[in-house]
Amino acid sequence: MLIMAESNLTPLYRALSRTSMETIEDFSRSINPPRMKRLSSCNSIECVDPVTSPSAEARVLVINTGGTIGMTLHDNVLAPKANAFVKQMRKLPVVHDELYAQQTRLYDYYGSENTLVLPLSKDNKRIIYTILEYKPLLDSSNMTTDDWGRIGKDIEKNYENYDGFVILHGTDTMAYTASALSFMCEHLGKPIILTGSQVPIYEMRNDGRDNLLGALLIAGQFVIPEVCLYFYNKLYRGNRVTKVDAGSFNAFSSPNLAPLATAEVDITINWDTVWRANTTAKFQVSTELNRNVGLLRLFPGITSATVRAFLQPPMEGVVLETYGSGNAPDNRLDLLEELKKATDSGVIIINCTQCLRGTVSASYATGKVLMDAGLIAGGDMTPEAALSKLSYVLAKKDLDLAAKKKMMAQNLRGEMSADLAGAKLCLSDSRFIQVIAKSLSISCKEELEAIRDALTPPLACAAAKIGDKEALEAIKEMGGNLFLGDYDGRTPLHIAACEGHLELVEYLLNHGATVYAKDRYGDTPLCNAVRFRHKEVVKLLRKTGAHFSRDKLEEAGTELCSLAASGDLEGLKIWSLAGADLNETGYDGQTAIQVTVFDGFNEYDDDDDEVN
Ligand SMILES: NC(=O)C[C@H](N)C(=O)O
Repeated sequence: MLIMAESNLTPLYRALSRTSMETIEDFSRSINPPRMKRLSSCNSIECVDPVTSPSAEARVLVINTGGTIGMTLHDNVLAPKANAFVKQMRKLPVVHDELYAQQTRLYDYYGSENTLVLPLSKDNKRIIYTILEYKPLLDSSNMTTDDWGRIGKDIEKNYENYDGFVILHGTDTMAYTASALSFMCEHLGKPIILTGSQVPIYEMRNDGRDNLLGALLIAGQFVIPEVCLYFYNKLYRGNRVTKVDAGSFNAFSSPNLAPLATAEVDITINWDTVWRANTTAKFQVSTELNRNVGLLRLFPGITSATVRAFLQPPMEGVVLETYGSGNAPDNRLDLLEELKKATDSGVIIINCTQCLRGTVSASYATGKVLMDAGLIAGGDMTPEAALSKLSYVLAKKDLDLAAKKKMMAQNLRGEMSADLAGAKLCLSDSRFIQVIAKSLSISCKEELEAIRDALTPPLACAAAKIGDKEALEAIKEMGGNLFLGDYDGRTPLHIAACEGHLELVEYLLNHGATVYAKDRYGDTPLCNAVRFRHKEVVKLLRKTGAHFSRDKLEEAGTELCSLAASGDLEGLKIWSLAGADLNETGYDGQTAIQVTVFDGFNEYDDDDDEVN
């Protein structure tokens, strides 16, 4: 018997399946939609577990740039080994399920042997990952800004085909690349996770296998729209980390920000900490970077000649690593004069502390003199983040110096802590939560948080259903997240998209909602807006970067043919607006255009419906 999970089906078929599963099985046998090609062409289809059906699959692109994880010994020193990584992965059952790959004809379907599949995850997900290996593979000490640009471009090119991205990278400069990518990736909506190892994956005892596995599981299962770094069971914000240990598996630290996730018995995501683009703008990568930037570390007795030489043209931006909370000698007028001369001539100088933890402030006279010399306080940014931010900001040709300075002082991607004066309402300040907590005899913070997290998603969904923006604002004020899903994984954005509440959809997108959220049926807000034919919502979601998955696009052929057969021009328009291709074939190999034999089809070329 052909086994087909409910979520394999297009919404139309799924609706049918709710009335009769048997009918749908007959139906599915007869339609054999294209998405089923990979499974239906398999000889031993009965062996495929229903929970491993393609609908529970996520796709991750692994970009292998090099690093110790893929190194071997040559002449007694470690260096990257080309064309060996995928072969090694295929031998490790913990990172590749060969049986499933054979049963589902994975290699034929993806047209390459570089696509592998993880064993079934605890949450019944299959993570299918394709490895793109760079030539040459690099020790990360050899990385330059051009390599950051190449990674950025590859992510941009493949953005719509994958749910998440993993970058294999050497640890030595991983914090720099992670920081740079966090700025270069504008309006990011999907996870990008850098990882690597301290011991090559080819060795018996290594940390590469666990690091890769953790990064893949997170990238494939959680919509964390950040550039992150995963190492030694922890997921960090990429622009908050620094390498602190050359000889330990626990090589990275994020001194000023708690991890975004921990992978212990369970993977626990700290959703409150996750940074969101809060935008309706589409993802793009800015690969323009300014190389005339540098790091200068203060030390007792540094000469003004050294400082002067460092600040000479073509230098345009400098991170000055100062003492303690941002201090420098206030009795060294010669030094201060050099700094002032440079800022007066347009060099941007950022004041960052040499301390691992803590922030720059003007609480000492020795700190205030730097402000007076025109330096910009770098808050609690790491020097790696400050340097790559300078490189990114200085390359913005359409901004003048004042705008660039302003941008440097702003928090762009969660790289610096916000001013505490603007902090959100404390959980325990919320009367609503307090009243409920009281009636349940709850008082500790963790229990309050648990109540909030259980109650706010359905409340927010209810508010979204009736288009009540004020209620959503109130939920947000009491510390509730508007991007979490209810028991069915349906987020307020799904509901608002179903109802066609355009203003609410926009509000949600500007307050943390993600267009990539999938409910338990695998549907995104875009699928919902199409189904309920809300054209303006579809346009807005598309503008924000929403797109159908590859599976959905393949399934769409049959749906489009049936719309064409019934002469449903409006239906065809909305599918097309959402990105479906009218040339996609249906179950019988025909396209919607071929099926279409109705008048006025040319009306379809309606300029209003163009999506850019
Ligand atoms: N552990 C490592 O990956 C160190 C190596 N030298 C690199 O950064 O490429």
